[in-house]
Amino acid sequence: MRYDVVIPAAGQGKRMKAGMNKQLMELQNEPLIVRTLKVFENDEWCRGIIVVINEAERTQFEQLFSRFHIKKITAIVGGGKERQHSVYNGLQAIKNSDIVLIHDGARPFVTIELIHQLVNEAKEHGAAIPAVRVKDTVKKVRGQFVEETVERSSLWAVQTPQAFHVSLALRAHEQAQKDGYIGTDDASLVERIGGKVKIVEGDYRNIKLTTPDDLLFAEAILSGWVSS
Ligand SMILES: Nc1ccn([C@@H]2O[C@H](COP(=O)(O)OP(=O)(O)OP(=O)(O)O)[C@@H](O)[C@H]2O)c(=O)n1
Ligand SMILES: C[C@](O)(CO)[C@H](O)COP(=O)(O)O
Repeated sequence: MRYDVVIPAAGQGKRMKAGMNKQLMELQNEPLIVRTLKVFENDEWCRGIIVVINEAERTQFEQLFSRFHIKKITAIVGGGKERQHSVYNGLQAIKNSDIVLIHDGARPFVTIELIHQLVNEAKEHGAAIPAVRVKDTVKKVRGQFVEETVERSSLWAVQTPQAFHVSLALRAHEQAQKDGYIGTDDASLVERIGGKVKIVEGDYRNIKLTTPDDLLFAEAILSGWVSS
């Protein structure tokens, strides 16, 4: 089963407070974006990688891809203001593929096993996303007071990669673009045009490196201190 992957990496990483694009930071001597790309580089199902970057950082990214011998990259595309705009630009570069995965450049710990489950489910259902059960109690808050306690048994925290039939992902993004709608993930765009999205059990280690404390957890994973 073959797929293409779009990897948005054009964010600023403001919450990481590193003074640079967090994806260029090194984790145990390897840049974060390279770790993410290598998972797909080493997956025989992956046909091509489309990376979305900030044009101002193009040279830095291109040098890394060449230094670390990432060979499956088929396009390096300029990003947009929001993640969703960057993904939209990346989707335009797909050619002759049935299935597309959309994966955050800042999630280096995704496994090939999870990717293959998602591809299989997307093939069958049109869309499939990884998610883990929410462990904390979640409350809806207005101002500084609780409005309600949300029923936890139906709550899942969603990750990437999110897998889609290419035509469905394109249709969902086109419609959102037309409506001026911004969602926080790609599946939400499919949901709003009536598409069914299959949930696949994700992995608590498949974190997005967002804030400085995530770097500690990343170090623990890389040091083998966090088992599945
Ligand atoms: N305009 C944007 C914004 C985000 N992303 C990418 O989308 C992924 C998930 O976004 P997030 O973790 O929020 O990254 P940033 O937007 O960089 O973080 P922040 O909001 O802290 O600035 C990242 O790989 C990021 O580079 C992107 O390609 N284009
Ligand atoms: C797409 C995502 O990673 C799913 O959890 C997440 O919604 C991205 O959110 P961000 O605010 O752009 O980091």
